[in-house]
Amino acid sequence: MSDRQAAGGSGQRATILLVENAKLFHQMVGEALGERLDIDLIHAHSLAEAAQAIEKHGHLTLVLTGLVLSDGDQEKIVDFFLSRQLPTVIVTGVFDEEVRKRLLERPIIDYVLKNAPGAVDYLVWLVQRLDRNRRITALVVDDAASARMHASSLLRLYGFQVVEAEGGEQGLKKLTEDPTIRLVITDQEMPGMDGVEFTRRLRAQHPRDTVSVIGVSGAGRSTLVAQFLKNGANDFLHKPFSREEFFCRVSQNVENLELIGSLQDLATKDFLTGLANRRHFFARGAELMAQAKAGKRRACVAMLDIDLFKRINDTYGHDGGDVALKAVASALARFARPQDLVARFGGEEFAVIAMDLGETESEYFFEGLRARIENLAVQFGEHRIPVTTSIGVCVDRLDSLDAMLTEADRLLYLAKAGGRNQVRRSNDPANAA
Ligand SMILES: Nc1nc2c(ncn2[C@@H]2O[C@H](COP(=O)(O)OP(=O)(O)OP(=O)(O)O)[C@@H](O)[C@H]2O)c(=O)[nH]1
Repeated sequence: MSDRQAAGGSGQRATILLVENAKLFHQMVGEALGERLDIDLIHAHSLAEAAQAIEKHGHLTLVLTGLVLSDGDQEKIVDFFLSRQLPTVIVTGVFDEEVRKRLLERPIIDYVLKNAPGAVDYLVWLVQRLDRNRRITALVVDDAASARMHASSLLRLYGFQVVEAEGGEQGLKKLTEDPTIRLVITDQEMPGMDGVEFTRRLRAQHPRDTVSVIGVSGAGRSTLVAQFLKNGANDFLHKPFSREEFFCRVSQNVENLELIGSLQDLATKDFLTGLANRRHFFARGAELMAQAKAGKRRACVAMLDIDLFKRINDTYGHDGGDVALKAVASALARFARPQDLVARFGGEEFAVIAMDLGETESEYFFEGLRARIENLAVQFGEHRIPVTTSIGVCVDRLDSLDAMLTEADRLLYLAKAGGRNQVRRSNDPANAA
């Protein structure tokens, strides 16, 4: 990825409205956000201009607004954006504790002092954080409806998807049903199963690298924090908590998870294509083969190689070659089913383990894959790069992963020698060794 990051990576560019009467601030923030984030930044100098911008652009990811505008006082400005349900951050030059406290009682996201050191860095971080939150589901477990709604509405304000549970049993069920849950906020005092017990049982199924848990309690018991942490919670919040503390803790825990995820990605994924790398293929492949050997499942092992890839590089340059590689990798990832394993072995060579396919199904599967790649429209600038692949498939011989790969490689060679853009399978007598 380039240095300029999409505001978070949700795929859609974020659109941010900056409303301020000071030209210098527009320039400073505009440059800082524009340089560091791949966003659309819209400028307005008054509420009237903001209204026009909102009408013109429709969906806005975030509003950053000052509190001194020619056509509205503080209250009117805040009402203007909140009444339109827009996620709003106040960016002001004046530190006034009373105003800050009063405004933070309204559902704004934050109150940021624009001249404070690091203010722009913080805004950049905030824009990215809010955008990433949109892809995260949080579970709130509390038997008290008002406390549950309070935590849920805060989480929604910060962009999270939210599901709720009235107790531990229901919480565990929701976690099993919804694998997108990454964050759990649980109260301690609940009838039946308390928060600590819920956390202990949750951890038996959901390790720390997949779900983060924050315990919450209003009880003053000094041992409770340790109890939560010892039973698998990542953090703890004393009730009543401030909105700022809540957001800081939630963000920190979610970021720790993301960090673990990116470290895991570094170890298991190919940098260029995002597919599994060779090392991960052998680790995960060995597990799949062990299951197949135990008689429970069937496995096909395939080697796939882009045809005349050197010519693609020579014709379109290395960048064009990379675009073709990524297009093939993404077609492979989309074609594979959840039970399959796809990896980039290196260069223009890929390996696939397809599980539980019968003889005829495997023929359709790999022929379908070959056709899908042949029909890809790989666009590189003005050019459309034609791409085909040759595929060797070892069907259901369960000696070992190495032996199946060697056989798939031999069949791949036959496919190349036979004219490329074709599939050769071990269960076709024409391909016998
Ligand atoms: N763009 C790009 N090229 C790569 C990468 N890795 C390897 N290559 C190139 O891939 C080409 C592979 O060419 P060959 O092994 O000769 O095979 P081929 O041209 O695909 O011909 P056949 O396999 O016989 O169809 C070489 O030119 C490598 O430099 C990569 O990550 N990016």
